[in-house]
Amino acid sequence: MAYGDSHPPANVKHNPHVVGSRHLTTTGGDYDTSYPLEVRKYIRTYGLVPPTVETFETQAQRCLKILELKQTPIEKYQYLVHLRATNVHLFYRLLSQNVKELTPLIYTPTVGEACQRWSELYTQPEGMYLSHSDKGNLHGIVQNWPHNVEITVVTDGSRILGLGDLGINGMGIPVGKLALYTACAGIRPEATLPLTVDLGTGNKALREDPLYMGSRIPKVTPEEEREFLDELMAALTERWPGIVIQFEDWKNPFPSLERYKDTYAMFNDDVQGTGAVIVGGFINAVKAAGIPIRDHRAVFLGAGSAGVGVAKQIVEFFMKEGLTEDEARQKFWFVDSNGLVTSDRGDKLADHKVYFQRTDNSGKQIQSLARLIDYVRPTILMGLSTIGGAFNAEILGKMAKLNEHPIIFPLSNPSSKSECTFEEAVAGTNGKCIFASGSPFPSLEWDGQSLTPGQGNNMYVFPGIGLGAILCRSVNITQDMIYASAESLSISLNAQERADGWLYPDIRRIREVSVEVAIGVIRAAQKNSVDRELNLRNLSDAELREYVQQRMYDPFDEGKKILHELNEIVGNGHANGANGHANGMRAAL
Ligand SMILES: NC(=O)C1=CN([C@@H]2O[C@H](COP(=O)(O)OP(=O)(O)OC[C@H]3O[C@@H](n4cnc5c(N)ncnc54)[C@H](OP(=O)(O)O)[C@@H]3O)[C@@H](O)[C@H]2O)C=CC1
Ligand SMILES: CC(=O)C(=O)O
Ligand SMILES: [Mg+2]
Repeated sequence: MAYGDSHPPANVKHNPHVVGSRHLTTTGGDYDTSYPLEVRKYIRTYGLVPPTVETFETQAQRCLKILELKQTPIEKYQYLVHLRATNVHLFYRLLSQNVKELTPLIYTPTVGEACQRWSELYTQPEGMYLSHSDKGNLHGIVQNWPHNVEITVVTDGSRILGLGDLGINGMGIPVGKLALYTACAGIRPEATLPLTVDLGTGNKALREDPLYMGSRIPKVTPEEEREFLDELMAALTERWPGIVIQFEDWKNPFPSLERYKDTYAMFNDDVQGTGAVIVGGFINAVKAAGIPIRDHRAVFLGAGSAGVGVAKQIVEFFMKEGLTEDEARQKFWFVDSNGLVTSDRGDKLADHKVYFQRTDNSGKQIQSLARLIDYVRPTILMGLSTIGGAFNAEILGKMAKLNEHPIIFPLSNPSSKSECTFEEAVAGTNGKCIFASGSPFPSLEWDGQSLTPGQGNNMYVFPGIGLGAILCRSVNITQDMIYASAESLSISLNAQERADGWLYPDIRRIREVSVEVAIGVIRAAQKNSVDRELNLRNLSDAELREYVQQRMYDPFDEGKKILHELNEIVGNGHANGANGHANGMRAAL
């Protein structure tokens, strides 16, 4: 059976509006109430929308009012999904103007609930679903996607945030991450492909849920997964040769990362993006803590892909600061669901944990986090465990007793899985902690001071990593490119943010930050000779910055561009063009 073999497939009609002899490049938003009347006449929406031509400010006022009327975060999420589907540019205008307020609704924490309830709430397709039973036909099926893709985020849904295996209901994550690619790094919306591979699920309740829309089979074997992914990676790059591929929320991300990182422009966001974002904030945190690098000790609750990814990048940072690799590695103590990760624990450690196993515990098996803190006397406490509330008052009190400024990073998502809240961390350390969390928490007053939490979330780096890789047409995404994203992030604080002791820039500046991250990533790609856009090598940093900025999608310009294009057509007298739309419409008026 043929699944599709043309570009684009013959049965998919794009940009259906033909004015005179010209095609308009609209991508959703044909019923935009900001379109002038002339435009509406030419695209034949005149009379189909209320008569007033509105400014963005008026449109935004209405959208925000509607959001206010919605009672729950998930209802707000649903409204925003609807808005994106019906007027994509208005959605991104609204998002870019209200990034702090709206990101928690389209990303963590709300996207977690959306994924948990995906089967129940599903209304429309928003990406591609490829099943294990499609193996052998993936090359044909990817032809069905109607746009030119520059970047995809692919999940198998097996570890969605800290919520476990959600099968294909994890689609909310690629959709949410790619919305951030557009909002934060200016990747055109139609150049993004949310992709969920349906390789079965270990979640029995889902397999038995009558509303579940994925295959009702247990998770395929690692060998079957590898064969499927080999075919998928080839199919994606054959259809879109420059595509950047981000793996997201896989329970075991290491085999695919090892297998594809040197062959494709791919990276794993949870291992590498998280590592980079935490190093970016950590560089600022260790400065604020005022303790020499050599004297830091870190306890990690959680030794999964994110925990190990973060620690490995911190090892790299410590080595750049003068420690040997062994000295750097010795600064970490990991706790997983079986206690302290040691070489003599009696269970077979997963491969990714072996690098950090302790061998100096003299046979002691420390099970509780509180006892481990007494034993290690850490300066740093990181949470990537999915255990909400694990940093309780006792733990936080111990950290405050041991340190003038303990570094406390509860990084698990969504908020319900955060190892502690900002309020708990501040109260538990008497306002002394240096804090960042994976999901956002509100600012608070403490001792007459306003305190703002850092958000240590990979959203500060992955958009810039992808943007940089796309623009320099990188063959691979190297470790140097990932590390460069961390360094660029750490230096992108402005003077006020530094003075206020922030670890991460204000999220409202995320587009500026993504530009700086992209520049760092491009320069690292050039050093590693994996770039293919060789002209960029000759640009100064200022020229490169301008180059990057000019290539970013701006939803405000987009609106103007469409209007300009339409007005040009009108002005050029295409009104009486070959297909006679204008005459027909005028006649109708
Ligand atoms: N802030 C950010 O940007 C990011 C945050 N995250 C968050 O980090 C969390 C972990 O992600 P990831 O590493 O990929 O997930 P994994 O499932 O790979 O790892 C979870 C780890 O937590 C351990 N764990 C589970 N229960 C306990 C317990 N009771 N006590 C101690 N350790 C426990 C697991 O132990 P065991 O190995 O024994 O099973 C495992 O090592 C998620 O909540 C995710 O949302 C992830 C990426 C980015
Ligand atoms: C933020 C993210 O990637 C996660 O929690 O998995
Ligand atoms: Mg993730």
